[in-house]
Amino acid sequence: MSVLNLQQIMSSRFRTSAAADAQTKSLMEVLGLSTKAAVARLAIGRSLSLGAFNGEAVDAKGLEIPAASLFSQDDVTIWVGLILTHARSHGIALDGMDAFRSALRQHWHRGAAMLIDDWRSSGENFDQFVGTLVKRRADLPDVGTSARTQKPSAANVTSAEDQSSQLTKALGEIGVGAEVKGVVHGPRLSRYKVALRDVNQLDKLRKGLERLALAMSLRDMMPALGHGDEAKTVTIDIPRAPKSWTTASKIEFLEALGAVSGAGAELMVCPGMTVVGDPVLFDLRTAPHLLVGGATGQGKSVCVHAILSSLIVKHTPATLQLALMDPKRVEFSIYAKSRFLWRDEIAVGADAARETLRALVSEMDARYERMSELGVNNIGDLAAKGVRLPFIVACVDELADLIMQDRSVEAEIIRLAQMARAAGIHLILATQRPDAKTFSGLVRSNIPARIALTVQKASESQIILDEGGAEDLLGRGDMIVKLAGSSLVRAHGYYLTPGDVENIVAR
Ligand SMILES: Nc1ncnc2c1ncn2[C@@H]1O[C@H](COP(=O)(O)OP(=O)(O)OP(=O)(O)O)[C@@H](O)[C@H]1O
Repeated sequence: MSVLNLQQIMSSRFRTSAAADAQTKSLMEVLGLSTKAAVARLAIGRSLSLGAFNGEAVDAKGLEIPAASLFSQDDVTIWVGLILTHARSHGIALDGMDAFRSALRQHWHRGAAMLIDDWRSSGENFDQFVGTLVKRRADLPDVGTSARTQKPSAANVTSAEDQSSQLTKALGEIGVGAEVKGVVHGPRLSRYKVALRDVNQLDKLRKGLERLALAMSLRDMMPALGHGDEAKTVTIDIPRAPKSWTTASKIEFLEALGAVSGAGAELMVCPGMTVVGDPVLFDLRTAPHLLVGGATGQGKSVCVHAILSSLIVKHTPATLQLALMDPKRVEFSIYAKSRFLWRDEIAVGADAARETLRALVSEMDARYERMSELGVNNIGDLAAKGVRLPFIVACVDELADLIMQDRSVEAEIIRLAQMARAAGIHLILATQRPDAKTFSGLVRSNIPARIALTVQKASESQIILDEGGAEDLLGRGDMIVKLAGSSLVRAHGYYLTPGDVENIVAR
């Protein structure tokens, strides 16, 4: 600690954000804590167990507190050590008092928002809240976790599995003048940064990708080309053999969701990680409806459970209800006793699914009526007028089955897809049989967000994504995420076991 010293820290004052200040006050009340410092320590501890900050701007308009109230002489060394270790582990430069104050402010801000989320997720039940904290070890910051020096999803790739030299050689063989400048090994693919000798090499490389795969003996695994972050650089993603893959599980999943908080995070879902291991997060409110398709056994169910779990983690039954429809009668039994179930039951079989879709349309109409009475356009504004309605996320597990059994449901689906968003109702439609007969153009054009797991043919990828690509995925939760207005994102799903989902659903 050459630039920071403990004396300086103990004689400083620390200021939190306006949001954290307000949250600290409510947490004092609901938890019965007598000082803001006690909440602050809990919040900082909660945040320390997570990864890097997400870049959100955090103001310094909240409470100011002297270090002597925040820490004691006995424990200041531990707290400072934990904050410094966290910063070092996540590439945050703490080179002076200003940087230290800012880091502490961000921890307090992030941790307070997360404690509020925890409180809501516990159904505002004190024992359950404390149980959750203890389970997460949030009240005892864990040096082992904070000191992690690589992303949980980073692969441990041996030098034999690093293909930099084969790539350099193969680029030469296909006549592309380029140099491999670096590599990031993600969960399943390695991303090579390649500097081209001149920009004309790009066309040659694009046209030569298949020959590159052949030169590197990649068999049917195609490399993918992307733009680099510097002039004349590109990235080439190359799949590795499955033995060096890493699978991210519930811990990383919860960590990724824990890092997003606040009003904007209400319907944030996190199905997987990018090629380089960063969480893929998107907001179902803006999506606003999602189609998930993939051949049987490729990870569609795991993906849907991760999406529903993302929502449950951030809500209480008062703020979220799940309308689950299971025409095949197999998928949603884990949720049977969940307090989040809309109308306390799963619609099993085609008849019940049709009834549920009709009931959802009626609910939507009733919500529209309420909005019009109060002169507002959406449930957010309705809440501002004191009428708080839960979001309803409606999920059909096998849409193709349902449509084949009863074509008439298409009308309800289209109506909901066109209008339900403002009423706080969102659709997730899953299928293992993406074909043009079951998914009319009208259904597809009203469901803008898509996730494709591995499919058998390019034509199926076309149905889900409106383009090919999903037929080349690697299976086991490998996916392509398409959101309106953004380019496609390759992702690898979090692997939640049935037991993990059961625990989350039992909240
Ligand atoms: N994200 C993942 N990471 C690693 N393995 C996964 C992942 N997702 C799924 N798998 C593997 O794939 C298997 C099948 O997954 P899942 O049950 O979700 O497939 P599915 O496409 O829903 O199949 P079906 O349509 O037959 O129900 C899982 O049991 C697991 O072994």
